[in-house]
Amino acid sequence: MNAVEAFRLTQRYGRTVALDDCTLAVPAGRVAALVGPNGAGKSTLLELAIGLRRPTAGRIEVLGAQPGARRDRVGFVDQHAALYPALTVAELLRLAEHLNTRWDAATAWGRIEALDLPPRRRYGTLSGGQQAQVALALALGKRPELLLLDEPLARLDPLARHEFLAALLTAVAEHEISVLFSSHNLAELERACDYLVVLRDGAVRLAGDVDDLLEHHQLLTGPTDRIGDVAAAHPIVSRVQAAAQAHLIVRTREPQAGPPPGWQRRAVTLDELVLAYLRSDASALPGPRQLVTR
Ligand SMILES: Nc1ncnc2c1ncn2[C@@H]1O[C@H](COP(=O)(O)OP(=O)(O)OP(=O)(O)O)[C@@H](O)[C@H]1O
Repeated sequence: MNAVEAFRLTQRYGRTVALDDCTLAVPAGRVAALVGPNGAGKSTLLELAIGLRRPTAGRIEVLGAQPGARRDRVGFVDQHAALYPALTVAELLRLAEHLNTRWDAATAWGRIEALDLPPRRRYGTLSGGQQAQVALALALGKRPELLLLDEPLARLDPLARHEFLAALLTAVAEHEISVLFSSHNLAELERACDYLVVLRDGAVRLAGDVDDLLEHHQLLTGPTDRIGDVAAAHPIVSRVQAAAQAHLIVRTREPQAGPPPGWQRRAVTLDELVLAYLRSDASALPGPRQLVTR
């Protein structure tokens, strides 16, 4: 089963097209990163998945059903971790207990205590990072099968980011939770994610298993006047030229494909790969508009 599946999903806000005929499948049991520049459509995709809005066209399914039908099994933390500001942390947890049939008080309170979050403080008076942590505790307390997180790391300091990701990965391993989270922090994603979705201009540019994607791309360095030799062998995703030397990120069919004569190859990092697809003109790439691996 797929955790999230979208087919020809389109979302317009007036004249703005936030998602444009977007098709994707995030398999269950993965920690999937949703990356893309500002305005790429990440929050819109997550809001459609949680059922906060209805798509203009196309469809989206979550855990095999319409968004909303599985709301008790989906935890959501939005970009602003917006919860009732006047309620204390303890009151928020008690409210969640009333609202959720599958509520796991031990998990939620365990996180609040482990992080030393003050139960009697009003939510609105907590720091941004503390609010994000409380929102995650509430989401995990739902015993979700799927967690949808919209830029959960944005307001956390480096130590808190580390803690947040560690807690997330522990919860994923213990309770077999699928995760889809948007983030701009590529270095941390590399540590946490095993599935990647790159969105640009409301469309999926790249999606797949992280190891698989890294295996099927290479960085080639060689003479600018011999780029044609590379182009004959592999689709070029992005190129950076400096005088006589060119650095190309190419997509290869075989994981260990050797470079053309005169070129040197090395593996790409996750951020090089993401940046290459964000820079590339997808329409210039041969094959489908998006690259999707297993
Ligand atoms: N409620 C709304 N009304 C009008 N336009 C909107 C609304 N929400 C989003 N948009 C527009 O839709 C596009 C996609 O926005 P979205 O917030 O989904 O992108 P994002 O990838 O999450 O961006 P960011 O990384 O900045 O959070 C943008 O052009 C944005 O201005």
